[in-house]
Amino acid sequence: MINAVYRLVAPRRIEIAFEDIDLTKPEVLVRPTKLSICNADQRYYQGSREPKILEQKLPMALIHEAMGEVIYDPTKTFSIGERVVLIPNIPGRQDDVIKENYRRDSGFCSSGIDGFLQEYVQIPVARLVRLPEKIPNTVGAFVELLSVSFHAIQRFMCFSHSRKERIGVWGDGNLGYITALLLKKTFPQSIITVIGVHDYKLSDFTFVDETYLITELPMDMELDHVFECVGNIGSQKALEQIVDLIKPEGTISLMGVSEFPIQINTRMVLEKGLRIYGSSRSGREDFEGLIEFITEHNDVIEHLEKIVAAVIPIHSIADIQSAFESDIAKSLGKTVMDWKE
Ligand SMILES: NC(=O)C1=CN([C@@H]2O[C@H](COP(=O)(O)OP(=O)(O)OC[C@H]3O[C@@H](n4cnc5c(N)ncnc54)[C@H](OP(=O)(O)O)[C@@H]3O)[C@@H](O)[C@H]2O)C=CC1
Ligand SMILES: O=C(CO)[C@H](O)[C@H](O)COP(=O)(O)O
Ligand SMILES: [Zn+2]
Repeated sequence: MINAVYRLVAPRRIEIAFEDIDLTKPEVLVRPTKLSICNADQRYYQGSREPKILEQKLPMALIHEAMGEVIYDPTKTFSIGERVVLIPNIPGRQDDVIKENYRRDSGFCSSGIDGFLQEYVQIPVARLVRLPEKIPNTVGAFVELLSVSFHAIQRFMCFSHSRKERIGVWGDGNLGYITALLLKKTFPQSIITVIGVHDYKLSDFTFVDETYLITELPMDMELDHVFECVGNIGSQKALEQIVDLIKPEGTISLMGVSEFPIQINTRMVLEKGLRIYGSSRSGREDFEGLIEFITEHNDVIEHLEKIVAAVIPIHSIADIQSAFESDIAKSLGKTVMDWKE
């Protein structure tokens, strides 16, 4: 069977390639129907990664946030037409200690191996999770991003001490929004404080207890723990403020990706006995846990629907490029591509 794969061949240039799919493999065929753009895709699309990295990774199909419909399943696990979310992390060897998303022999779709921007995706059955009826397709498209926040919160529960009176989230973008929302639902007794740089973005965080602009943050504010959801060079300024304000023995969850090495005041990290840990990507258990979490917290879905910034019908490569360009121009929210047959 012939498949169409849409690969980024150079910054802002996507080309179609036709490849054979071997239907004798015991894998499921999914037609991605709603795909959502992540900042990581934008860094490849805009060519903001180092030239050496672009040379290694391109040509490559982008997109690791997607849901779709099962077209063919030789394992008979799914019925035809069933709605599923695709897990982009592809583990290698089994390891009972190190999580699948941190293993060096795991692959990740749209970061070294082809992502989901394909007419059909042939994928192992273990890399698919059923989408419950109550989760709409537009939100299903970015379950991967939700599972990343969910994963970071699971790690937070392992690494943090029990005093959680006030938890800070730096970053007023999509990751900050989702992380703050899941934190509020997980720790309803805690004060969740979001710190950002745009009043108009912070005004959308209606479910948290407090929001502050970085310039207006009270210097006597007491934060037990913090999540950094800024990324890029902004991470540095954020971490300077975080290390100054966080209370002794607090934890800092690093989630923002930066193309530059970020400086940090290690003297204060030592003096306060802080624990800093990184969280990246997610694995099957996070997708499953997140879906269960959403089904238990009904109102989460309406808050998530609010950050669907645009749903763009895709019929051609030009439409894909327009979707990426409109995602660059948007202020807040997720851009979802509605892949038409
Ligand atoms: N760990 C992981 O697995 C994942 C990491 N990420 C990464 O997380 C980061 C955030 O993603 P996303 O939310 O989508 O990106 P956004 O760019 O939408 O959000 C970041 C927000 O933080 C604001 N900001 C800038 N400086 C500061 C500061 N000093 N303090 C507080 N806020 C600040 C930005 O404003 P402005 O735009 O004006 O700079 C922007 O509104 C990115 O680097 C992304 O790649 C994303 C997904 C998964
Ligand atoms: O977005 C992400 C997970 O959802 C990660 O930030 C992304 O996978 C990092 O990959 P890369 O090294 O290609 O930037
Ligand atoms: Zn991502």
